[in-house]
Amino acid sequence: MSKIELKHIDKYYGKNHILKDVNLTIEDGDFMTLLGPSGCGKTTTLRVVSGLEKPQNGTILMNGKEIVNAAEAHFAPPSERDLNLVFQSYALWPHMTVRENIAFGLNIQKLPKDEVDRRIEDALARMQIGQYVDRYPSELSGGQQQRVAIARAIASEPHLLLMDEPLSNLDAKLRVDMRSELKRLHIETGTTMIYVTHDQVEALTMSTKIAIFKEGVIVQVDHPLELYNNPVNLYVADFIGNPSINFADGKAEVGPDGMTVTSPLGKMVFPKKDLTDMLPKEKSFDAVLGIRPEQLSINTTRQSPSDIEAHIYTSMPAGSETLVTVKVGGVSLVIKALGITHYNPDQVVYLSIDLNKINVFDKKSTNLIKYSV
Ligand SMILES: Nc1ncnc2c1ncn2[C@@H]1O[C@H](COP(=O)(O)OP(=O)(O)OP(=O)(O)O)[C@@H](O)[C@H]1O
Repeated sequence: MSKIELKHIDKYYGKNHILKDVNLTIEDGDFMTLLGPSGCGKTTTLRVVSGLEKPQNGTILMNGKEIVNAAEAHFAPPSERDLNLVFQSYALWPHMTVRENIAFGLNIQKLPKDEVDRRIEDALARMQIGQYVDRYPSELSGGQQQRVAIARAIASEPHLLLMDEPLSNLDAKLRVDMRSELKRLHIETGTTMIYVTHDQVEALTMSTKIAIFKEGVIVQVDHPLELYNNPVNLYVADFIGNPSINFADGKAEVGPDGMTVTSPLGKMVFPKKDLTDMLPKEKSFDAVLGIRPEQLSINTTRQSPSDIEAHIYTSMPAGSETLVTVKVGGVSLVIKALGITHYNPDQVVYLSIDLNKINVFDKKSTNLIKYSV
């Protein structure tokens, strides 16, 4: 069992304020991914949890026990924090074979030989590296070494596993395989995971929860789908999703029954029950529509009076789907259409939008003001 609570963590490197009042609870059994662009403080957070860095402010609890209390200068050494770490750099022992590297920690724990062998075979199979078992790290590629490092960590069956971009050196296919292995491992073992990546697909596909960072601040912590459907602000909306969400500027008017947004896409009415409590006080303000590429559908003939007339800009078939870019007024929209569809440049098409699904943001505060339902 492993529950981690970070409370009011500040970390400075010299004068640079790297982590700014970080509060985060990782429940027992969570697969918590720390996600954000390069330099936003993800690795630093992991290093603070592992004990490799000391924060200047805040406390960290592990299963209710204080392992960090900066005010009292209490920092439990890494060895007393029941966890295992996998870094982007693999830190394998160069003079040991793959098998010896994986066995090393298990032998220190004085586990029976049968148990050591079972765990090594299981880790080798999961990471698909059985054929390299007698090689030395110098005889392996970067991606193979990375998988040995993961195998070594999972063989020790830790309660808490911290991983920093562990799949960064793998090719696209292997990455997908390893994601599914790690997800399966998490489900089977219930190990609490804290996982650092800047790859949003990795985060969305594997995690039970995602914490989105921006410049040392946690902006949103949520389940992956909730983050995708209802990002708390424009930053999260733009960061999550591939292809990116479409934005269109408009003017909002709030009345007793709801909100009307007028934009180049026409007039849209949203019922009061779908509005968040982040509405600005003014009755009329600048708003931004947030429309995911799959929330738009495209037809060559008008299907309903509310359809929006648009012109094809480009159409990019990619096998299972076609990404179509259209122009409406001055707005450019990307649409994800299933299958192969062909359109001619400048062809007139008609768009329909599921108004229940789309988001609306307040342009000034950038906050979400209309939920996707
Ligand atoms: N030892 C250090 N001394 C000084 N500054 C540091 C140190 N380690 C990290 N930083 C700075 O702290 C900030 C956060 O770094 P961190 O490694 O936590 O980011 P990250 O979100 O993990 O980024 P990436 O995805 O690029 O690994 C960066 O601006 C970085 O330059």
